[in-house]
Amino acid sequence: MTRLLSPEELEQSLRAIGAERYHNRHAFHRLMVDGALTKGQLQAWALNRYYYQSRIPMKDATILARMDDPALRRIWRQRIIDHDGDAEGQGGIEKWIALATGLGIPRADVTGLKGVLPATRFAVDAYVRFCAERPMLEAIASSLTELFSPTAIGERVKGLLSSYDFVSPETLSYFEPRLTQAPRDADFALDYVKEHAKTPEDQRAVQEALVFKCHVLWSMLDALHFAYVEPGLRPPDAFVPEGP
Ligand SMILES: O=C(O)c1cc(C(=O)O)c2c(n1)C(=O)C(=O)c1cc(C(=O)O)[nH]c1-2
Repeated sequence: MTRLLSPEELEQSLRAIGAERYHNRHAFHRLMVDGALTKGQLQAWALNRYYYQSRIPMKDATILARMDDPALRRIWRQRIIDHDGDAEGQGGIEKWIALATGLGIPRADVTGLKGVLPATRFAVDAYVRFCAERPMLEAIASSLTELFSPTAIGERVKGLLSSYDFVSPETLSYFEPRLTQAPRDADFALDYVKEHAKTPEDQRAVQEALVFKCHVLWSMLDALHFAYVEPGLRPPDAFVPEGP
């Protein structure tokens, strides 16, 4: 029998999970920040990551649909607004499209999900399903990877701007607002799980939800690495980069 952790111990255990498993430790991320990827590999990343972006508001809507407290819904709905905007041309999804088109992929190919890897879809769809099917505590806990995203985003933006002459600050404008949105969202989710995980079993479930989500993000980079770095085995229908 594991004992009940204090809220601070629970937080420490969650931070330790991310320190070991977050996707900024993946080889593909390291190659990106070290300036070692080709333009085609960056395009593949942007295109595949668009699938994640496009599904995030859908997963947040499944969580919202199960919240019976209006105060909680008011907080959670902000996540959907951040991604969708309040009007056409606004919001994070539009900014991600700008990132992908800024790297040279036609808009219709991005929004049409042309050439997204099957494994990207499987990983992202598993995340959406997890949030729809598991208890709300676990669904909220699975968003806690955002505790670690500012570090990854900081490294990524710095690396992309310093090492790739075809990447401009405007192309990367998606990331600026995330540096305030992610900590706001993660702090809320962290307080929520610290307050609502009241038994050792709940706490274990929260930890496992975070491990699961780290695996989702890791699998997405595994898929990119396998198809576009080494061994470079692209599945049928996958995006084909131009040039070397
Ligand atoms: O760039 C990143 O490394 C990164 C990571 C994550 C994350 O840790 O899940 C998110 C995002 N970005 C992001 O932009 C985003 O909107 C987002 C939403 C969520 C979520 O689980 O609800 N994670 C993330």
